[in-house]
Amino acid sequence: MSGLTVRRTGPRGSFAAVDGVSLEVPSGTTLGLVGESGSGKSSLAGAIVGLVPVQSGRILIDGRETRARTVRDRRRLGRRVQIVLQDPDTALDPRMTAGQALAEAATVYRRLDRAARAERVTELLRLVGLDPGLAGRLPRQLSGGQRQRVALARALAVEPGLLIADEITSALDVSVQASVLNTIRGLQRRLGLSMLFIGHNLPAVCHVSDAVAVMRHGRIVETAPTETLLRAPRHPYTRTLLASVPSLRTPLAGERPT
Ligand SMILES: Nc1ncnc2c1ncn2[C@@H]1O[C@H](COP(=O)(O)OP(=O)(O)OP(=O)(O)O)[C@@H](O)[C@H]1O
Repeated sequence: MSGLTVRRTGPRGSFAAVDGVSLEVPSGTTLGLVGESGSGKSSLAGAIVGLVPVQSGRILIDGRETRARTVRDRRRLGRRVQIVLQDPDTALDPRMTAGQALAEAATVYRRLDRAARAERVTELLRLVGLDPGLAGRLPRQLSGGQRQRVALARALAVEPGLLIADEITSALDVSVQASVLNTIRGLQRRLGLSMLFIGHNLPAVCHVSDAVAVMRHGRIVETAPTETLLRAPRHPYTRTLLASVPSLRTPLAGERPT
């Protein structure tokens, strides 16, 4: 995307929640987007999937400019980009079993006969680390982590060109978070996913990202390969973010590593 601007209206009038942002997710890689609450990450994600109107700028997916003016545009866009949000309950219909939800998503853009559909559901559940035996369960019969994995499988079912993960582990217990992050790493290896991984937890974002962009007040203050960002952050705000995570801090001269 280049020069992307999204305006929001707050108590003090209209402001740029995303202010001229240019970012690139090279095919088959994951770009992390990190920043504190209110920095504009979700507004940016919403703009890419056509849920939030774009004031100016361009969004290209697989080299083609996206349009999300009509319902038909948005439906087409869904083939190219999918988003998974923090709360899986918004994505999952409480009356549909995991298997039904996945079968529905797998057949939105593709015709599959009954046997192929069942096979695809099993494959999708395995892909996200779930036992295919869970296909008959309703969302409320699954744990939070399992629901998030179903939401992930549902997004993957359409084989999107870009997957956006917006704070997908934030609502999960710490141990479940780690396991979902490892599943993401497995998916990257197996599917060659192109992903925008959004979060406020720097270690989690770094764990799954090839490069990381740091967002503040609607602007990107620094973008760098993950290793470079951790080793030699350039922007003072990135340094502040790093310093707030003790295990990521580079020990200063004379200081014992933590
Ligand atoms: N629907 C909305 N209407 C008006 N303003 C909004 C809306 N959603 C977000 N904002 C405002 O836009 C700014 C950016 O919010 P956004 O949710 O994009 O940030 P974020 O980095 O994703 O934060 P969080 O992690 O808390 O979701 C904030 O000032 C927020 O209050």
